[in-house]
Amino acid sequence: MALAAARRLLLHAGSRLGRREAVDGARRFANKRVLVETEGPAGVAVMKLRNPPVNSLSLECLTEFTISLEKLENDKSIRGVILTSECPGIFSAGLDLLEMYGRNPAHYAEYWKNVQELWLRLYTSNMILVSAINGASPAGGCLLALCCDYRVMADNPKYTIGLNESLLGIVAPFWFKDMYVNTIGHREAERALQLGTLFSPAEALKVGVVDEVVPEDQVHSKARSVMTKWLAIPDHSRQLTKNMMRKATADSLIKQREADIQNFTSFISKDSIQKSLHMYLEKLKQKKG
Ligand SMILES: CCCCCCC/C=C/C(=O)SCCNC(=O)CCNC(=O)[C@H](O)C(C)(C)COP(=O)(O)OP(=O)(O)OC[C@H]1O[C@@H](n2cnc3c(N)ncnc32)[C@H](O)[C@@H]1OP(=O)(O)O
Repeated sequence: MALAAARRLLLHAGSRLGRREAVDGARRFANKRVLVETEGPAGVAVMKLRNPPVNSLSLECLTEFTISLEKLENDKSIRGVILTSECPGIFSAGLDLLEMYGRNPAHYAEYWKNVQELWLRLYTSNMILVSAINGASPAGGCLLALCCDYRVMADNPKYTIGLNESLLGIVAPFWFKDMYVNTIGHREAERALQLGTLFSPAEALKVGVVDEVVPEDQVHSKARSVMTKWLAIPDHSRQLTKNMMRKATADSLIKQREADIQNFTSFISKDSIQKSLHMYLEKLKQKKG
């Protein structure tokens, strides 16, 4: 209930902010954790995640992200979105571990519903999505990138990308797995999921997790030039083709959303899983000290 009200408020505030200031032909709207600017080729928005320190996908961040996407989908002048991060060195640390640890089942269910919603909206978007991966991109961060039509990653060996859930003692849901298989093939996905592999940019390129690796200072310009190429394709044929390629994967979640929420809630509530998450969070803390 509270979240629905927040969502309505955000949409309203968003549309006010969204009555955009024109600055040198660029337009922008923002909420706290997501900044959207239109710049570069006509019809393209740049969406920047800004939820420091690591762009973890908290409930609030997911909500704002979904609302921003919804607004862009409804804006007929926007045909493409470049997804990137404003947090230095981090694309996104993935789902917020603190939303999945030490909370109650109702919270887990609400959180998961919002994860599903963002994924469905991103994965089935009619717009062209290009990710400019300018930092670390584990698990849910990788998921965001995998939803895009094209992935450009910065050539910095400190940045890694992949579905590393098994390292946390948790299991990537079937729809994460399906998208991984669609992207890198069954054998590579099977190995990477079991090992929780976090690929360096060069490895990610080799296995096909990303489409291109470029020097860090060229990630955005490359994403723009890729976008220009994709914009040259008629929308209707590209959209129908995208839908044909992705529909089965999206539908398999759509037809069992409620069961997936229940499965997540009971899995994440288990003592053994909570213990694994606790240990992982401790490890992240110790890394600092
Ligand atoms: C049937 C269904 C089963 C369940 C399915 C669940 C699917 C799960 C998907 C996920 O996305 S789980 C999240 C996976 N993410 C990770 O493993 C990333 C963990 N983080 C890191 O590896 C590093 O933080 C980093 C992203 C490489 C950045 O490193 P850096 O050295 O720059 O920062 P840190 O000092 O490590 O972190 C700063 C601060 O942020 C906290 N934090 C990091 N990641 C998360 C996160 N995902 N959620 C919440 N908080 C996170 C970290 O603990 C630090 O906190 P403080 O110590 O400053 O309080």
